[in-house]
Amino acid sequence: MGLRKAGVLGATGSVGQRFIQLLSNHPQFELAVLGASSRSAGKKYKDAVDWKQTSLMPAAAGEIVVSECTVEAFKDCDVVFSGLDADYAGPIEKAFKEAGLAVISNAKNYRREKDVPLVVPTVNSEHLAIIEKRVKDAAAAGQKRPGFIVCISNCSTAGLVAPLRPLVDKFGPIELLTTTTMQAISGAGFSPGFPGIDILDNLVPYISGEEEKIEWETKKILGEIADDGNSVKNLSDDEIRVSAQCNRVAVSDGHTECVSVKFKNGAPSIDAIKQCLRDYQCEATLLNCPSAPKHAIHVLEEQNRPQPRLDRDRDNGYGVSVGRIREDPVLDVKMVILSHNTIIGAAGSGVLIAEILAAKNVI
Ligand SMILES: NC(=O)C1=CN([C@@H]2O[C@H](COP(=O)(O)OP(=O)(O)OC[C@H]3O[C@@H](n4cnc5c(N)ncnc54)[C@H](OP(=O)(O)O)[C@@H]3O)[C@@H](O)[C@H]2O)C=CC1
Ligand SMILES: N[C@@H](CC(=O)OP(=O)(O)O)C(=O)O
Repeated sequence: MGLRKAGVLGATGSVGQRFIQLLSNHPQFELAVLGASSRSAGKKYKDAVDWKQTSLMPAAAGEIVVSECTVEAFKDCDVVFSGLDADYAGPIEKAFKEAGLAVISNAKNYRREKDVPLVVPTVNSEHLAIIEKRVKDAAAAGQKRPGFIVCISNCSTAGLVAPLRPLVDKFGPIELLTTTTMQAISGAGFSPGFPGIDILDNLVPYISGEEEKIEWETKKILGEIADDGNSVKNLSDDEIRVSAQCNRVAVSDGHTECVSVKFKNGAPSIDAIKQCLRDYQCEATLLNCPSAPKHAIHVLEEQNRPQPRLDRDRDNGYGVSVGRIREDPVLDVKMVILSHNTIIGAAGSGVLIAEILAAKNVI
């Protein structure tokens, strides 16, 4: 198959700019359509966007004229990535799905729908089987491929679940979990963007809705596909209790989390935990997806790591760093996790999900 046509909704934003960066010169996808608000539509991308990435804007993308976020503009896309402001994503993504388009979304609007997979591609790509089944069922009935939405998780949740998954697989359920996050300002988006005056020489101990999202989404991502194959069965509150406290800090990219966990079946040794994380290989790596990290998890031994500026780009931002793994005198084990919030926490996850779907001939 030649290059698949990719569209990006919300192309001018924090997540949208990452999509442009990751999809330019991609071996499987070509940037075909870029959409944003009517403030941007009709302008060349380079004139509409306030580019804030540390690499130069890809020249070809800069020449694309931004479209309105309509089905008509995106109808020829094989896959549509959404970095839309959640205030507007709901009806737009629904219309795209109903028109038969494949939508991979960063917005929160459909994450809680039972038949919408909520996927961190290095963690629970098996949940994409819900979409695979729907596509196969339609083909068997002689129908064209149905539209669908796959959601990417909240960015802090993505970093958190990355090491949890292999730990649960090897040592059994985690029953208690606390996380305290220190989140980068790029997570607050670019329109209007987090005010410098509020974050310089400061820390803000509140991010609207974030704690609830981490506490809920973790249970869906670590859940299993229901017996009917059409939905996800979340872990119950009795199976795992999650407590999150979220802070905004003066970091450009990269969310750091201080995490403590208690295992239901007793504490594994620290060495066994490190080995388990080092051995973990995600499906995307095994499928040789072009953006898959060589190591989905990097175990760091230095006392003072991970640090956002030094460690966020491991495996091009698709790898999650875990350091300071040690005994916790209250729960069992504590650690510090660092993940790139707009790569594995957002646009990169979208691209990797699309690569997995391409490997499985869904798109
Ligand atoms: N930043 C992050 O780390 C993460 C963000 N997310 C989620 O991803 C989504 C995008 O976030 P982020 O990139 O930070 O946000 P930004 O505020 O940076 O970007 C929002 C985008 O939405 C577009 N937009 C705004 N209003 C409309 C409208 N009425 N119709 C069409 N397009 C519109 C904007 O276009 P214009 O420039 O023309 O106004 C812009 O492209 C959100 O849902 C967010 O919650 C998820 C995980 C991590
Ligand atoms: N709330 C996250 C980014 C984000 O927008 O997440 P969500 O898509 O879950 O609202 C942050 O501030 O860093």
